[in-house]
Amino acid sequence: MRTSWADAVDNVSTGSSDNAGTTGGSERQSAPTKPAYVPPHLRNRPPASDPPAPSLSGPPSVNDRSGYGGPTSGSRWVGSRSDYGRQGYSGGGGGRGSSGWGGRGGWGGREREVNPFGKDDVDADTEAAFNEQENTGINFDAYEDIPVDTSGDNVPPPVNTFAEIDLGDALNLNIRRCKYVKPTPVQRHAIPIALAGRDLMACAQTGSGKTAAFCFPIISGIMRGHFPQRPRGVRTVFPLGLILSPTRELSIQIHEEARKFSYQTGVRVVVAYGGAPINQQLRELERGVDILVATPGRLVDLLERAKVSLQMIRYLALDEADRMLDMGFEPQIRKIVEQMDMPPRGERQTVLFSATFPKEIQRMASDFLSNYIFLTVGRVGSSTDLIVQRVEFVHESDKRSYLMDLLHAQRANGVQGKQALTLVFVKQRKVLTLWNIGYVLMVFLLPLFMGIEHNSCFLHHEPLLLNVLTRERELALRSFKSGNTPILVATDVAARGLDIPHVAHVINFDLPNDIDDYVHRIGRTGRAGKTGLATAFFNENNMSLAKPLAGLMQEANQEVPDWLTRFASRVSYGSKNRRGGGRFGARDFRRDSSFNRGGSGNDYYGGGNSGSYSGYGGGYGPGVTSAWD
Ligand SMILES: Nc1ncnc2c1ncn2[C@@H]1O[C@H](COP(=O)(O)OP(=O)(O)OP(=O)(O)O)[C@@H](O)[C@H]1O
Repeated sequence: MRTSWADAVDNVSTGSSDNAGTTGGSERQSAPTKPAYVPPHLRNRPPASDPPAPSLSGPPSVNDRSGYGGPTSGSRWVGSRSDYGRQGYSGGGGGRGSSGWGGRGGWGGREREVNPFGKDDVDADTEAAFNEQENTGINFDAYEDIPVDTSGDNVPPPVNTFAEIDLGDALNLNIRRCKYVKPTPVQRHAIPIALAGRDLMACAQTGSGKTAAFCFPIISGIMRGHFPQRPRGVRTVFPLGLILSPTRELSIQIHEEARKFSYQTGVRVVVAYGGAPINQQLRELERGVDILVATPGRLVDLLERAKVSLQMIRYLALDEADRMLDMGFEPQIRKIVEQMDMPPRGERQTVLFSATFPKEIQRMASDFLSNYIFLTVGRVGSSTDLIVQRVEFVHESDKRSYLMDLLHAQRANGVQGKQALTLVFVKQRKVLTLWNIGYVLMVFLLPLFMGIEHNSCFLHHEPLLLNVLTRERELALRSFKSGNTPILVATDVAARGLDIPHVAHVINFDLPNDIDDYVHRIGRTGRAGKTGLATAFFNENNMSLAKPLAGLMQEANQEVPDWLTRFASRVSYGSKNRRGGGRFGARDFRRDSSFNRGGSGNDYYGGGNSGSYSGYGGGYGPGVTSAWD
């Protein structure tokens, strides 16, 4: 069983999930019953024992509703670990059953938590079976050679197994349900760091398990921490954890993953994203929230409407953090993190994750962090083994026919079976111009987009040409994942984070302008130890990418075409790739003296810097590793 965004979409669309209550699943959960009346003088009272022992089956208190807890202390979390070892609720309904201690939201007593594992779930009695089965997608043998680098004070040591980390029984059971037998390298290092309460900036390759690396410590911390009662009487919710991600699709995926990890822990995860009606999301929030997964725009909206307060945020995670701090999102992120009511750095714990971390973004991100640890973890196995990268010189006018040839050859060669999926990246501008539909992801459109007749050899269903709106993105991805439509044409909205199993081939029909975007795009294949192929169409419009692309391929032991090497040597370095310093930010910018001096930081692609990097192919200085090694 593999967890995936697309699975999540399946669940959403079939109503089998409670997915933040946007589906039939939540409708099934409850004919909402009125909470029992509790006299005001009793409302803030903790259950009989304070703090209560982990209640594995008892009915939750009425106070266990977000936003309706006790009076706010106006202060920060308490952070006690006195209930260390708390177990999750195993009764299948009320979560932790530890209601009242902190009144932090979470699962209300009358709501039934839908099993996010569906029919694949097992009960505790069959746990042992998991010992026999592992998530075979990960190439564990490659772990020993993973290059890792950390910097910062007193870095907690890594672990080798989940058993070494006491995450709590309920979370451990969910890890087994996910069939995660061993932590991935980024998990081995990042989880102990986060559990030690440290801030973290983590750079690890695509598909390496970063989602769990930031979710586990947050869930575990909320399971075990003691938090002040949350304010009552207002329709504002007070989450303890906040996970920000750049796209609706990624937020949905993180939410689905987090729901699996938090199943029966009592920790309730809710998602809020733009492009969907806010009312349903508000209803879900009002049912209680411990961890809010959100896109920045929708969160700002919720904050401005005073539907959400960040006053009690204890844990903040930014996924795709470099994207979140890029020009597009930075103002919103600053508003959320610095200008609303979130506790300041040092009082909250902040973790940032991405596969790429340009130095200028690192420097900006350091505003949000306190005495943080910088972690880079190389890829699982060698990149040559996992993603074969090819670059073809294709004139703009030849691209369509070239693509069709490629797809036909692929089919003729039998490379693309039902489960082998191909993701084609195009420029958003082109999509918008052609279809004027104001969204950035298409499916079913390939033949028309490419100027040919509908071709049933790879499109088996009626095209949804007139009906592909933002909300249909979920449908498109579901169809793609199922293999019914094994080719997905997408823009950069699909470049980051999406975990779609069986993507065997990524085609950059239009290359991005930024090498980091290329890294994220091709990272949709070759995930979790699987192999993949990435083909790029390069022409005179992509000259600014010649140097970084050649460098990246060389680093990854790929065959670099001579013509690309020639272009790379001609191009003025770093012209459009404005992100300075370091291969995908694989080096802590604090080590770079030019940054410490307040200098601009030389562009690594632009000829190297004063740090211990050398030029392309020159490798790193001693002790310095890359997330792309
Ligand atoms: N310990 C583990 N054992 C087995 N599989 C795992 C483990 N941790 C994560 N996975 C699986 O690996 C896949 C990739 O994980 P994830 O989506 O978190 O990667 P990522 O590092 O966030 O990638 P990206 O940089 O593209 O966002 C998922 O299918 C996930 O279920």
